[in-house]
Amino acid sequence: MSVEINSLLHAGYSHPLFREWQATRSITKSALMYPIFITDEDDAKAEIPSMPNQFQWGVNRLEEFLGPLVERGLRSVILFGVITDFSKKDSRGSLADSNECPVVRAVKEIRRLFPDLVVACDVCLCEYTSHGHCGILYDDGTVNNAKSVERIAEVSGNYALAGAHIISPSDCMDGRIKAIKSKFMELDLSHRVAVISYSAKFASGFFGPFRDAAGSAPSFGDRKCYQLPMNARGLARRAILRDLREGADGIMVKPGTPYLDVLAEAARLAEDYPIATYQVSGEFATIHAAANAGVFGLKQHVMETMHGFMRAGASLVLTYFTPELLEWLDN
Ligand SMILES: NCc1[nH]cc(CCC(=O)O)c1CC(=O)O
Ligand SMILES: [Zn+2]
Ligand SMILES: [Zn+2]
Repeated sequence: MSVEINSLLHAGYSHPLFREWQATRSITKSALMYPIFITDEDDAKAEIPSMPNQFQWGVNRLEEFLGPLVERGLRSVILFGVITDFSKKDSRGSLADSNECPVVRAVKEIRRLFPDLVVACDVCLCEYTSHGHCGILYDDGTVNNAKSVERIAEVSGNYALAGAHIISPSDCMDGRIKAIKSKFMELDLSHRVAVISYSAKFASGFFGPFRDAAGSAPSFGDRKCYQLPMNARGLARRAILRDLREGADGIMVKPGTPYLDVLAEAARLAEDYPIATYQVSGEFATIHAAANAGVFGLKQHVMETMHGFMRAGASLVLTYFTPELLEWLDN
């Protein structure tokens, strides 16, 4: 018996061009944001053992590093600081926004070198605190939310003054979006600095390689009392709605692939906002390891994850595969 006319799907994707038309959202170069590590050793290009092809870059090497990528169509980066001299870290992360901070110096340098490149700053204290936690702590080791938020807003203001276009707080404290927006009002920056909030950030095992790269692992305990429990779709929804109410300009879900349901939920809850997702260090390292073990081809697999993000509703993807994607998108 022949197939019913209403059952015919194949013709609609029988040509490569027809297949491209099936995408509700295409992957474009504008949708990529490249996370980069800026070290306090100005002339360094230091390997990160757990992250193939990723390096900690000194401020003096940024032209050589980013020039070819900008040439290829890189539109945005997000900066993380690396402090190799642990003796400079203290309980309130004083270094985070001092003029010595590699991120503060890199923002200025990147804005000068590449005026068209959008610069986002991750804001968190864990790269700069002696205890490695993302906020300021009480003596008993629990988080002092009020003090933390005040400090996060202060650091955000200083990154914005240094020239950041986007502030992305990843500390997960309660009420930080409102505090950051208020700080921008006070500094008369609210018209030109956007806040993309790490709203649904889960306490994830996939951050391991990043903590090596940034030297930001907590010296005791874990982040389970501020990052979201991995089973918590409801808390993720509440955090997203909360950040929207507090004035976020965009929402992020992190990690990426294990939380595609949350990403799709974010796209529904915040349908009028840009939605970002972060394909984090552990996802990156896992994909490399599997590709090296012959499980799959790297390009095929990375593209599949990217299409997953786009399908789920992402407008923006933070990924360490950005350099490869810029090349692949040319072919
Ligand atoms: N708060 C710091 C921060 N900002 C981004 C990441 C993870 C990024 C990645 O794994 O690529 C982390 C790690 C953490 O929260 O422990
Ligand atoms: Zn942190
Ligand atoms: Zn962070």
